[in-house]
Amino acid sequence: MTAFEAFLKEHAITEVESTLADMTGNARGKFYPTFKFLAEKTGRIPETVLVQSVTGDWADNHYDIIDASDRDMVLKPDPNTLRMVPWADEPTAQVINDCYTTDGNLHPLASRTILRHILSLYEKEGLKPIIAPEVEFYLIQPNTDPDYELKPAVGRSGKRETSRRSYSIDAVNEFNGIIDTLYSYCEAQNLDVDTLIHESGAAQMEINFIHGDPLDLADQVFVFKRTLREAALKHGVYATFMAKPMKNEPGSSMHIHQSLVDVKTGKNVFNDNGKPSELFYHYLGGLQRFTPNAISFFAPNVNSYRRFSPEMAAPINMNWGFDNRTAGLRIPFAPPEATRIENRFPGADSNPYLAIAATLACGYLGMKQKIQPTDPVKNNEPPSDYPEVEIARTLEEGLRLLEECEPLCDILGNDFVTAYMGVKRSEFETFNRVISSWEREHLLLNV
Ligand SMILES: NC(=O)CC[C@H](N)C(=O)O
Repeated sequence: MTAFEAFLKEHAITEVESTLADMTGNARGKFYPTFKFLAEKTGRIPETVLVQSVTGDWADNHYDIIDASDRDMVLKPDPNTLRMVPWADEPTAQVINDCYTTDGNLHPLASRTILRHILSLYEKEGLKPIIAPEVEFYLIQPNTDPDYELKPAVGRSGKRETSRRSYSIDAVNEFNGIIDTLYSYCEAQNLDVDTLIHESGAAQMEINFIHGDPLDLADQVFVFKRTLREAALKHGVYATFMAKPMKNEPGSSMHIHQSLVDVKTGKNVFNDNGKPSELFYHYLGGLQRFTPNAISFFAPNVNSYRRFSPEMAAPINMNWGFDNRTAGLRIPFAPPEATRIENRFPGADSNPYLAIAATLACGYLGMKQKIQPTDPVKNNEPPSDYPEVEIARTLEEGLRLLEECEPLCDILGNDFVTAYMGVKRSEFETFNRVISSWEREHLLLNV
């Protein structure tokens, strides 16, 4: 009996949610009765899914974006990702799939494929990236009217929270029902969540993950997002990872801490006898050079670009610095063996597979091209030759910067980048056709 079958038998599972992330990072897939898994000894279910499972539904249904023939794709469950679904009524399991083409190759458009590919490049160098994501989110009052502004959820006291309660214990306890449910769901799924804090927005919190393998952590963030939404819903509240859900509150990020270890020695190669190594500087140089081109993976929605604001601790330029949160690339205070870089650009709305793949790709290019970073920012003073704003201000601009960057398109896969840009551009075009209340208010009687 495979470990897979043993798990299903042990928990008397009646149903399996067989999932994969689409380009937005949302779960797609199929529900299976358990017998289908038990009958298949190899764990490979010859079930097929449509291309929307990996792209998501692009806004205007441009079938020409991908492949007009809409060929079958084969799901292959990864047994390492087998977990319970703690919010289900019946004993239900979930498993994450790799997606293959019918000729047996990893599907070039699937998010997990992209991350696997970048990790394989490091493997060839004898290196293994270690990452730790920090995910911010808001608890929001349920509201299904899109014309009505979102409002922070109201906690136990019934008082509307005011913002700027960073690290407040009582502010978290306002929602202790949701938090208790969240932790018990995380435990049931073996998610390595670490600390939770209240952030500076009203009903905004952040959860940290214990550092580890990038693919495993991308899977965990993918699972966590569903988990939090379910825990909140159980208590009649919405949870959102939108990058900027409310005008006057800070946005939500997914900062990614990253370092590299030598596979043979297990040592952090960013540390050279207590000082940052040459490789560290090259990796950092790559992040500094290529992050503007990769921004559409860190800010994948039209809304994401509203988050970037220095007053709200979200970076707008490519400074880096030691223990300095005004810089987009921060080197946290840590013992030498834990030397790492925190990329502060990704929003909480990023697809974790793609954001992690993109940040590792930028570092990899820096390493291969031996790129030197600029001098670090000191005391909030950027080097004098620094432009004030250096990242794209809109999704359209971010996509153009991606398209123009040959090394990044090559390393992520040209077919994937073309499909990603097609999907995202179609979203941008749809957004562009929306006439906002701001336009009605400011233009109706004046223009
Ligand atoms: N904890 C923090 O550094 C705040 C980050 C901020 N919320 C952002 O969107 O980037």
